[in-house]
Amino acid sequence: MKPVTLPGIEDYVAAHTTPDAPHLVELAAQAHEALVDPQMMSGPVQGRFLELLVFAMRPRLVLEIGTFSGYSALSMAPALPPGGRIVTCELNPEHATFARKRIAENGFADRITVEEGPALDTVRSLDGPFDLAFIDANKTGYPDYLEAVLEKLSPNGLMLADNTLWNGDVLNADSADPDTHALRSFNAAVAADPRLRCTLLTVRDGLTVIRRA
Ligand SMILES: C[S@@+](CC[C@H](N)C(=O)[O-])C[C@H]1O[C@@H](n2cnc3c(N)ncnc32)[C@H](O)[C@@H]1O
Repeated sequence: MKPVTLPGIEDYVAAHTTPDAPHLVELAAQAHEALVDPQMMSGPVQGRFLELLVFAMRPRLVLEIGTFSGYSALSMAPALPPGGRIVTCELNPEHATFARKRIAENGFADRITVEEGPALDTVRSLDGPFDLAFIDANKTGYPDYLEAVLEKLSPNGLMLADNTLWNGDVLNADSADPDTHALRSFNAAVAADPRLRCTLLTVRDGLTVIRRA
C-alpha cells in the first residue's frame, strides 16, 4: 500500500501503537502465505482503532461487510462486552473458510458468525440493530451498503467506511479507475448528506466515521 502521509510517518505511527497480539501476528503470516492480496487486511493501527471503538461503545451487535482473513473481526472480538457479537459478511468461499478456521481456533466461534454470500443480501436479511458497522468490501457497493445499514443502525450507532483515501488516488479527479470514481462519489455524497455527520480520518488508507445527524 502506498503511504498517503509524509515518508516515515506510517512506520512511526505503527511503532507508537499497541502491536498485534500473537494470534493476530500468526493469522497475518498465514494470510500472507495462503491468500491473494493480503494487503487487504486492516493491519495493527486500524486493528487497534477498531478494537478501541468496540471497547468504548460496548456494542451488542457489530456488522462487518468484508471478512477476508478474519483479521479485523478478530481484532474487535476481544473487546466485545458480555453477550456482544459480530456478524461478518464474505462473498468469497475461500476467504470465508480461512476466516472461520482462525475464528474457531482462537475461541471466538460463539461470538463471530461468518455469513457467506453477497453482503447486501445478508444485511437485508438481518434484523439489527447494528451498533457498529464496518464497511470494507467492494468499493462500488458502498452507497448501497450505507443505505442498507442506515435503516438498521442503532440511535447511537456508528458506521465506518474503509479505504476512503484509496492510496491517495481520490485526489485524481480524472482517474478512469472505477473504484477511485466510486470512492470519490461516496465521499462527496456522505459529506453532503444532511442525514449524516462524518469525519474522514487519515488512518491507514482512510477510514470515514459516520453517524446520523
Ligand atoms: C478489504 S477485504 C476485507 C478486509 C478485512 N475487513 C480486514 O480489515 O482485515 C474485502 C473483502 O470483501 C469481500 N467482498 C467483496 N465483494 C463482496 C460482496 N459483494 N459481499 C461480501 N463480501 C465481498 C472480498 O472477497 C474480500 O474478502
